Amino acid sequence: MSVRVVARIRPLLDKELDKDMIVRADSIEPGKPNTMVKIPNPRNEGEEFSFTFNSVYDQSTSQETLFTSEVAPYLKSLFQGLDVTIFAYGVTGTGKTHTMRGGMKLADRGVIPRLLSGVFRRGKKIMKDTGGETTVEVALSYYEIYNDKVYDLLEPPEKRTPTGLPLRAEASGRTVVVGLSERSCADLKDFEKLYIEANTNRVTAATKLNAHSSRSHAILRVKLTQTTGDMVRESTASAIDLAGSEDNRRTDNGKERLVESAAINKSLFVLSQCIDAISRGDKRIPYRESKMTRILSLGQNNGITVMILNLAPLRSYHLDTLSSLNVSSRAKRIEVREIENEVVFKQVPKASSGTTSGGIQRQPLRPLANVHNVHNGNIAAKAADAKQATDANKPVKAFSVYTDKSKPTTTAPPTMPRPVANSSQLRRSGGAKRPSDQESIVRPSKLARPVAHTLSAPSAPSNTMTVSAAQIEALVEKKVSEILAARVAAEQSAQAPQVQVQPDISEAVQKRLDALERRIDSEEWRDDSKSSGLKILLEARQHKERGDDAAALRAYEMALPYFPGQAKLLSKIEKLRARLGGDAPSPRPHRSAKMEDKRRRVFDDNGEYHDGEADIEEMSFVEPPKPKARKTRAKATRPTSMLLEDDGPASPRAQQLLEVVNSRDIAQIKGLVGFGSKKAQDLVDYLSLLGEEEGGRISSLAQLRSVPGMGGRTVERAYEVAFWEA
Ligand SMILES: Nc1ncnc2c1ncn2[C@@H]1O[C@H](COP(=O)(O)OP(=O)(O)OP(=O)(O)O)[C@@H](O)[C@H]1O
Repeated sequence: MSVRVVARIRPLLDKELDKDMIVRADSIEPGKPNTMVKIPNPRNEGEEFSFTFNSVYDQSTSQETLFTSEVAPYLKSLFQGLDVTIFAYGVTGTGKTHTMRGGMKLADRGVIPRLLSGVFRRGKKIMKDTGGETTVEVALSYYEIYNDKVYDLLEPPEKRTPTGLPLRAEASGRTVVVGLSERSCADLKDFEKLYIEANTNRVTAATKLNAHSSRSHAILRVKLTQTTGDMVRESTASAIDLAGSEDNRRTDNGKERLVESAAINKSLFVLSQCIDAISRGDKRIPYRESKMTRILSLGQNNGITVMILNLAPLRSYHLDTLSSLNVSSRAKRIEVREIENEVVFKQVPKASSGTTSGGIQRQPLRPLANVHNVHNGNIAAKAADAKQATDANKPVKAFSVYTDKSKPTTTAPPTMPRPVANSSQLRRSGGAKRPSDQESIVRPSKLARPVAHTLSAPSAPSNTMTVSAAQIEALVEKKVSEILAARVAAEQSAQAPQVQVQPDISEAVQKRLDALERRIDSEEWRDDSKSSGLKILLEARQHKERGDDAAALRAYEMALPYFPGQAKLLSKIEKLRARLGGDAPSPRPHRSAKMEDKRRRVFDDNGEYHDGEADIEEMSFVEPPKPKARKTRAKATRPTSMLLEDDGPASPRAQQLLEVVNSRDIAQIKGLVGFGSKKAQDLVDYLSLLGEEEGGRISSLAQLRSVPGMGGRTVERAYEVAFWEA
């Protein structure tokens, strides 16, 4: 089924006036529930735009009505093993925190306390109805993403580290926060105490647009564990209060608020790009460009997702409101698989024939959840889907998850039969299911998880699994394609060695995954290291501009390990050292006498050293120009020239490129190599989000490269090809 998108229009606040109201809820036919938001066209007030959602709640809607209509129905699903995600989205000051958290008075309580109240009530009822045979445990984790860093809200702020908590992608496709604390919660009182205290750790501040503005995205995870005998079912409700986008022309934000605002706007911009990409059916979804989108995993996660779009009815929010209406309209197209989490078993005896040594210490890989949103799909995913469809027609197996059909296995027969899907008392009872677009599709088979990992019960001997080589391949391929996107998946599939069926299959899985993780880590490291280097270069530049040559020299030297052997960087260091009358010159890259002449000429002609151009000249001198070889040479020099543009004054070529970019003229931007309509539009949208401090402009190639969705390669191509003759 699709993401459910509902809109809520907040009432006017004390100082707001009736005459400024421009947003209203409407229904398709009189007497029917509201499903439309109407708002005038800002260019022609006589014309009205209509946006349709699953439901629209007007100013008079109480907290109780919203909860009863939009959240309470999914409590049942949560207890049936589905994950439920509810998130509030909207411009600053539109009522997201009011909707999710609410006030202290009973009637004002928002979605989160009501959800917890419902969870405890239902949990108690289940325990009572089963005579205690089923136990229900609730555990909370609560964290915020502030300036793109993750902080645990259940821990005091003093415990925060400057880098925050890291994220990790699990085999299931879910992104988890590493090192997050989890507190078990016995009842509503327990919860309130924890929640109120944790909220004091969240970063909020007064802005011109909201006296208590959230400066971070807050994510509450409620983990529900239902245990009946040795069957355990886990499901999670996530309630997310996103920070609101801000137009800094209206905020009067000071420096600190501006930094927060830039981080908030950037993550929301990435979210809107993800929504666009999913709704277009793109293969590459830019989740990884912000922590918030990685965590939210819109369209990747299974279960039920409800997006609450909060709106202010006022004219002063006109353009912002239109923008959120547009994004939310597209979010309706995102498909989310309504798949229950599987039942797992604790205390499964270890196979006596000893096919493993120790078992695996991670969740088994499961089919990726977001394949349904990747319309031009990947091969591994398709193959796995086809396999699932075939498997679904076969009789349900005993607890062994995978068997290698090609070879008789020595694994002892499992002693614990896995219940047939519909016979489990914890499974869906049929009637409660929401109509699903996927109804006719056979559900993918689910795998059991090793229990030792998921339960806090005394450690049980870990369960071992028998996995065929082909299955290992398919699963690993899918993980790769998810994390590194289709490009890397294809690479991986081409290089993947054939895993032999070995006596200890779980070890093979483990090894493969470890290698994969190392690879991903190193990919991330490369990105991080490059951006760290660029940051240091920027710092150096700032020192230089302030006339602090000694500090500039130190910073350039610090940047050197990130860009080893860069001629321009070495030359800067050398010049600064000479100016400071210090150390011996640093080693220079080998240059011919002719090259030195040319270099001097560049200095002389321009009066002053012109960084990027000088290096391009310099590099082109190494190989005298040949018409045919030009393209190859351009390619070879690209990284150097681009890097050199990151620091120092922009060359005429860079200036020309930036002028086109900052023109905000789609036609001009589309004239750049590698810029289609979409990229041009995204760039213009991004420019409109830039605060006044940045002058609403992109001022360097490094900044252009950091625009979400842009990528270094695009900028390089635009730089190299469009103005080659410049
Ligand atoms: N439905 C509502 N009924 C009454 N008051 C509301 C409602 N929605 C919002 N408000 C009030 O509007 C103001 C702004 O709301 P809130 O702080 O929830 O906005 P927000 O979207 O979370 O903003 P930010 O993104 O800056 O955190 C608050 O004073 C809140 O009490």
